[in-house]
Amino acid sequence: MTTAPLLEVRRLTKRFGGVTAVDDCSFTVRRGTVTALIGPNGSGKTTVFNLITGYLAADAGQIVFDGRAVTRPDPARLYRRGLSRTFQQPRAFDGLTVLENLVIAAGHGWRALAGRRLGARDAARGEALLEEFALARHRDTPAGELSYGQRKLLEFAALLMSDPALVLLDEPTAGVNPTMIATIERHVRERHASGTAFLLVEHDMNLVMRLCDPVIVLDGGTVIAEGPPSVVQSEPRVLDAYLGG
Ligand SMILES: Nc1ncnc2c1ncn2[C@@H]1O[C@H](COP(=O)(O)OP(=O)(O)OP(=O)(O)O)[C@@H](O)[C@H]1O
Repeated sequence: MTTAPLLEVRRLTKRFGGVTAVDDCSFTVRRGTVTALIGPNGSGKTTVFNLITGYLAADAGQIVFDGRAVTRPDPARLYRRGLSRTFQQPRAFDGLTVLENLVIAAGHGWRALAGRRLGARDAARGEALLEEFALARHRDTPAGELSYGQRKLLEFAALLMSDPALVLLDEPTAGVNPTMIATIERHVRERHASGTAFLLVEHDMNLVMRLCDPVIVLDGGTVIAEGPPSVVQSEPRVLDAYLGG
């Protein structure tokens, strides 16, 4: 297996008017890791996610994914290349059933849906994901009728239709109950065990400390610490950033 990083963020900068949200920010995500991106409110985590996934254009810097520079970041193209993400507020097509959401996510769009021409392979993958995520009994339920936690699971399952190499999870456990947190953690661990890399923005430090290695800490849009959780959490700069020092 190649040792080149799966994702390289090189000297990214993004300004919103007078605010420099991301400031000369560099880090890497290695293959086979569950990497955390943490930092106090407003430190630039979501903006970094939006830059990596092509929802925002950077003012400066470069992103390299899987050995190739991402010259024109575009969410759909990156998805096809194996980079997928979730959102703080889970996104799904509310009027479509749970299975139809997976069909759409497979990348065949409305034509496959309208003509029910889902390939056998995608159909099998969709059914397997419904089982894996305990959504099988909601197969024909409109996504709009799911609970918030179930929507998070559906969003997670849907992005796995593309068989991604790297999954970016934006606050996966925000607003869900402890049982659902454990469920989401289990899915990350299982997918990680089968080779998927993760980059997580997460405010639940207990989860970060037990699930993620390395942990990258942002403050003021730039990386102030990086390393194993036990080391990062005792770094004075990190403590200062969180305590507003
Ligand atoms: N679209 C925007 N327009 C103007 N300013 C923005 C925009 N998006 C983010 N910012 C600013 O950029 C900075 C970084 O915001 P960002 O949301 O990336 O931080 P964050 O670390 O994800 O915060 P949180 O933990 O609260 O979600 C903040 O000062 C924020 O107010």
